[in-house]
Amino acid sequence: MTANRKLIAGNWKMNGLKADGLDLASDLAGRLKGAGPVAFDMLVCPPFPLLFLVGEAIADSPLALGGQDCAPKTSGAHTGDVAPTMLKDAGCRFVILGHSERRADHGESDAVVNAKAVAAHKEGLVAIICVGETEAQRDTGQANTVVSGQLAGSIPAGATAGNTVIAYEPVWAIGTGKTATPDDVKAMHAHIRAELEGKIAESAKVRILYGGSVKPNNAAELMVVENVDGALVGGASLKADDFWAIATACR
Ligand SMILES: O=C[C@H](O)COP(=O)(O)O
Repeated sequence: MTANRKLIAGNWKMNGLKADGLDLASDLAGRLKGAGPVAFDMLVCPPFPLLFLVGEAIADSPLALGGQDCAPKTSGAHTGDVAPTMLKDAGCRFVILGHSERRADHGESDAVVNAKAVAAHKEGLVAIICVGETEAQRDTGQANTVVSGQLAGSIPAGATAGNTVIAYEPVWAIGTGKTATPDDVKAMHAHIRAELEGKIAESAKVRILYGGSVKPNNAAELMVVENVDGALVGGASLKADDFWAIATACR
């Protein structure tokens, strides 16, 4: 199987004010521009208020921009929501959907994630659809079943290898410093790859990211695991040196 080009995505979550965000994004954009050919695509997903500013700051670099969520509609009376059209307008090419923090904090179901992905695809955005089990679900042997259900419910009919990325993020590994072992990651990514067959044409080309306490000291061993096509990074994406070290661990 030909390996897919890696995607190293930084999810800043609810972190960063104007000055920090601009510094971080400009630093990464500068490193990417100066690096010549690299083995990865790099993406940053800042909080909504920073999108336009960061988008302008990185516009002449290969660093891509993404949102952390979007509404399932393109406009209208939906106070507090952000439409995929608006993300596109700010220069986004990607949007993270169904992150476990949104599923937990905002009660987002698979059906909601699916509707958001449909709206994102309509605007030409690449949807990064997040799935992953809790610790209790893993401990009781339900990890594969849970992830299969999330994939079945969250991936919309129009998904293609070009407009959809899957991020496997075991909930127990997010922000905890507890990373899944390369063997666990290998087994779950193989399971996800198998589940994508028949759901998405050219399913081998769908990028499957691993997320959950990815750091400079474990990136190299995780990024060589079969069917791992990149990383969705939280905490370590807030420091340019750490995020760059994770990206350059890709071979
Ligand atoms: O979206 C990113 C993930 O939730 C991982 O976060 P983390 O790298 O801080 O564990």
